[in-house]
Amino acid sequence: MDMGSGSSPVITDPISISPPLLGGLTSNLMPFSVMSGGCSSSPSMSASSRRKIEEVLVNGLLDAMKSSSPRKKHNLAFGQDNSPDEDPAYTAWLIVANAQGRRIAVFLDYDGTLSPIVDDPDKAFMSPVMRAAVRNVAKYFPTAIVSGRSRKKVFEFVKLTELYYAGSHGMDIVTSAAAHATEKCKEANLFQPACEFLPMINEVSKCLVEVTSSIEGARVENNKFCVSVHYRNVAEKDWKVVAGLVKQVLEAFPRLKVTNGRMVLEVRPVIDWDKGKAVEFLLRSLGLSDSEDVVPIYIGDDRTDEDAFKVLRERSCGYGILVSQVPKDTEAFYSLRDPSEVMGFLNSLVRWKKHPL
Ligand SMILES: O=P(O)(O)OC[C@H]1O[C@H](O[C@H]2O[C@H](CO)[C@@H](O)[C@H](O)[C@H]2O)[C@H](O)[C@@H](O)[C@@H]1O
Repeated sequence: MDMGSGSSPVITDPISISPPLLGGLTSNLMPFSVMSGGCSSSPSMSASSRRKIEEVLVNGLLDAMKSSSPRKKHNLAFGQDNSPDEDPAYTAWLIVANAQGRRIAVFLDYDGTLSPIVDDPDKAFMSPVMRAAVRNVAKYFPTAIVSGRSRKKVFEFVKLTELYYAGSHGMDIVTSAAAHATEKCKEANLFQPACEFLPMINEVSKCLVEVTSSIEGARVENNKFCVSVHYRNVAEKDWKVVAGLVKQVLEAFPRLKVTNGRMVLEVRPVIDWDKGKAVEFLLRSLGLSDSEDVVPIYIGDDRTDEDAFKVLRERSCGYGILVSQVPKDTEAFYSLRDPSEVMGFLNSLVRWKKHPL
């Protein structure tokens, strides 16, 4: 497979939430002991300095958790080229019309885009009509799923062998449709830039399960090359405790970082790789990188999808489409309100392709 130049991820700044995650957690912030086995860490500064820094850092993570949604206005997807009242069919028509014969490639996030957000991550099922819409889109356009879930798990939800899949926020990519259906993917079709982190991810996942086990509603999901710590079902008064525990566990794993999604803290390797890089990689691998000839569309609802929107914006080719009920700070070009509008958009894309005006 052509991995192209610059496709290898390099270690980068581990800090993705400001202020940075450093230091331990003081006992007044954390009523649980996490000091067991490989999950412990040792202090390296004076107790009072540590306390001050720790308070700020945990609060920083907590702020990020609280501000999961909505974000501040900057590039509002609503009100630029479309309004919240705009018809998904019209957006699809605009894109097909502007494509002027160029090939369209479709990239789809999963949770919150193809399936509604639900309390139980194991029950985020895709409806049969949505599946039919995605299957139909894939008949006319190269189509890929780019998800924070493990590739295996997202395939279990989507169940379509005609798509390409990038799991673990793009850290697990299969570039041969159908090959991902089994775990016997040929190496030639597989790109896993965080491969060396697998043992570390399993270890941190175990630690996170252990330390959060006493917090009602907390849930840890191992997504193979990253780990999600869900707090959707945790009482808000305990969010600070969750933030503190995650921060403390990560002290022992300086090569991992944490980002914040929709009521979820996502722990992942410190490599220069994200959904945007995954989209670029897929475009190259699938022979779709000629921006004169290809119009990529990326649809997603979460912060991690912003990396993909940004790539399309910077390439000045294609369209990011944010799925959101409310105006948000985004790099996307258009917006849709929810998965049902995503489905309307996908169906319209096919309709306009088959029957151009
Ligand atoms: O990139 P995505 O496919 O959007 O994955 C991001 C996270 O999605 C899932 O969590 C989200 O959806 C859950 C089910 O609706 C919801 O309960 C949770 O609050 C959301 O954050 C998935 O479970 C996570 O592992 C992914 O990181």
